[in-house]
Amino acid sequence: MYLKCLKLRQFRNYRDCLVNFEAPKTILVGNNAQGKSNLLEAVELLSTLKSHRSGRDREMVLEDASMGQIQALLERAYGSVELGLTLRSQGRRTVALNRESLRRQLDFLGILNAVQFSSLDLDLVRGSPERRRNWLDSILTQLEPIYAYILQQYNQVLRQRNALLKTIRKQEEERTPEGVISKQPQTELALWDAQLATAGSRVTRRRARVLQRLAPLAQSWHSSISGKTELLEVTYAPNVNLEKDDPEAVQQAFLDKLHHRRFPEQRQGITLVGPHRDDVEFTINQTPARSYGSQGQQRTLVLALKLAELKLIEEVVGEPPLLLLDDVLAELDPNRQNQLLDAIQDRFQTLITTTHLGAFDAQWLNSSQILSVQAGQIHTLA
Ligand SMILES: Nc1ncnc2c1ncn2[C@@H]1O[C@H](COP(=O)(O)OP(=O)(O)OP(=O)(O)O)[C@@H](O)[C@H]1O
Repeated sequence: MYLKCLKLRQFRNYRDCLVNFEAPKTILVGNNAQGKSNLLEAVELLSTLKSHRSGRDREMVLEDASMGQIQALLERAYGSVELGLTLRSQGRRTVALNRESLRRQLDFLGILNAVQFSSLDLDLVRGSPERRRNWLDSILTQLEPIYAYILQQYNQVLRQRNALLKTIRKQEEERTPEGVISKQPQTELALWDAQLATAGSRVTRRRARVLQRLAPLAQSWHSSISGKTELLEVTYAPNVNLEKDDPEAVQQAFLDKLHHRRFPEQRQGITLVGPHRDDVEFTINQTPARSYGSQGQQRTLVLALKLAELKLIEEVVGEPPLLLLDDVLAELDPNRQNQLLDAIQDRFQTLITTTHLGAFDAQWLNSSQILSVQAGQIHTLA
């Protein structure tokens, strides 16, 4: 797929800006806080309807404006598509395809596929489990947009079950020795258990499946970048174990664990069982990368994961996704830069941000469109 142009109106620090992408690689160069990451964020939003930086639409709309817009023209194998996203400082966002407003945001997902690689991703290994869950979820959403809905349903059940557990805890705390306790919350809890198991097993099974496909790809990249000296293993650590990919078996395992954790859950007033407590483990030569991996090894690992994402999305979607490199290239040594260059060639359209061109290999510079970004304005340099 190829992003031909992007138009930003009142989005972040862009008042009105049109960018035509004229080469498979575009380097956006500029000082700090000029709007380079904002532009990549706009593409990320068109891809997943999520930004890894901010949850609030209000913060993404240009200060003092009430509405911001991101529009793009994308070429896919089946034809051109016009994407439009309108953000409001108050009120709901709306999405449009080929200028027609869509009723369901789900239908907007999976049209523009992109893999994002920013310096924040270097935190994927050392960061919290939530970081790794979000990473996994964003891959899944791209591969299978319905996953966004599945996850939303799970989170909704989780919130409601947590509220009920808090009510139960409060009731317990306020109970006098001779007081009679209502059975109703417990009956209600059994209903929520069943819903949590159903929705949770959908999430867990999908996460397991995607990792099963991603892990060998990442392993092979990691081996090649490390000169075959390191063996990477990527393993899913689900909160509810799944022995096989069978919905009923996973739901039963879920219900068994809920039963087992009943008292701590009611004491703490929160749900302790489910994929909101999953993690992903990375080991290098059988040692946890988190605690032992050097900075260099962790960089290799994250680069391998990103390359694996590109490959997997390409395999599943049938077209190469975009690659968004936000300020990470300079952090990779020449060897890793070249590995990346070899891997993407001209097959994956790549948008790269940087504060200086000095860190780039001459080959990169010669084959790229170079744009300068200054206070929300974009000019062509080469
Ligand atoms: N809603 C908004 N309205 C106006 N300006 C905004 C808004 N949100 C962010 N900005 C501005 O955008 C700028 C940040 O841009 P961005 O994050 O793209 O930086 P960058 O060019 O990638 O620089 P760096 O190299 O530091 O990452 C800041 O000046 C910030 O004040």
